Amino acid sequence: MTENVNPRPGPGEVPAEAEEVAEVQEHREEVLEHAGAEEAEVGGPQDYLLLAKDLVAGYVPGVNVLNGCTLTLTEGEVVAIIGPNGAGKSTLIKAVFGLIPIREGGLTLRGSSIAGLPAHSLVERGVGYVPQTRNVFPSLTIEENLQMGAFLRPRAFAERFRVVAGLFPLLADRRKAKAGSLSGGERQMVAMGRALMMDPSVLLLDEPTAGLSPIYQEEVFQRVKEVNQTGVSVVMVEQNARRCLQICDRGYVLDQGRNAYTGSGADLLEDPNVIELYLGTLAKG
Ligand SMILES: Nc1ncnc2c1ncn2[C@@H]1O[C@H](COP(=O)(O)OP(=O)(O)OP(=O)(O)O)[C@@H](O)[C@H]1O
Repeated sequence: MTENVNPRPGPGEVPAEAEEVAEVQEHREEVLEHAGAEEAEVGGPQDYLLLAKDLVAGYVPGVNVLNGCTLTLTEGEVVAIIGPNGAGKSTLIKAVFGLIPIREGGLTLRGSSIAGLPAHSLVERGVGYVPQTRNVFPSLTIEENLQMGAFLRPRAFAERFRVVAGLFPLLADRRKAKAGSLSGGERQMVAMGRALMMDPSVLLLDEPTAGLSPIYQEEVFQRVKEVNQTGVSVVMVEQNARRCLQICDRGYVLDQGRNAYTGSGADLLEDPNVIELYLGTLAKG
């Protein structure tokens, strides 16, 4: 005899899982009521390589997606941004890179304001960004993609190519291959390689493992660590929250455009609230 492990709810009945999801959501709302208390402890712009403080930003006039987010990055760190779908993780990284205007709050790099600067000015100042999608030019070869990454310093191409290919050997081995012919994981290597061509001190990665097989996801995490060991500080938005928290120094849990939790990767992985609200199987939505 078989047992129905997932019985359909009767008329008027709320499915058990929906009830649990609603409970998780209610608990999140309580957490968010107290969110922001830690932000008072954030130091001044001089204390950080990158400081985004109390950012308010959004796409549509009058609608804020970020409702006072704070993020700090110190030299040498890998910082993760995790949280449910629609929490504003990608929006935070786009606001930092000047792709959407900041409505309120401060943004500094090595103590100087970079609020309102366009993306290319940030690249000149040593910030690299890898978007989540459409992050390579598919009709160009790997080499041409990397040349695009070095467009502000074409003379440095050969030297940077050597360094970047040292991190991602695929880029040298297949330099004449069209980026469009590569797998998703390989494209991600091209996209990261391109961002590294300008020798950035800060690398912003938006969901670099999205859509990749587990093996490629692991490879991306390993490469991020290797890139970090060359002296590049990293901020990465990730959907594979557990694995990302394992490799990062610190993490931010965003929810509804606000900081819900902040701590070392190890502490967040052990925090019962973070596990229940953001890492569990019911916590995806
Ligand atoms: N270009 C856009 N125009 C208008 N609204 C947008 C745009 N991009 C994102 N949004 C909205 O902003 C909110 C936050 O989106 P964002 O992409 O930052 O979320 P996220 O935390 O990165 O989640 P996900 O993991 O689903 O990508 C969502 O409600 C989304 O619909």
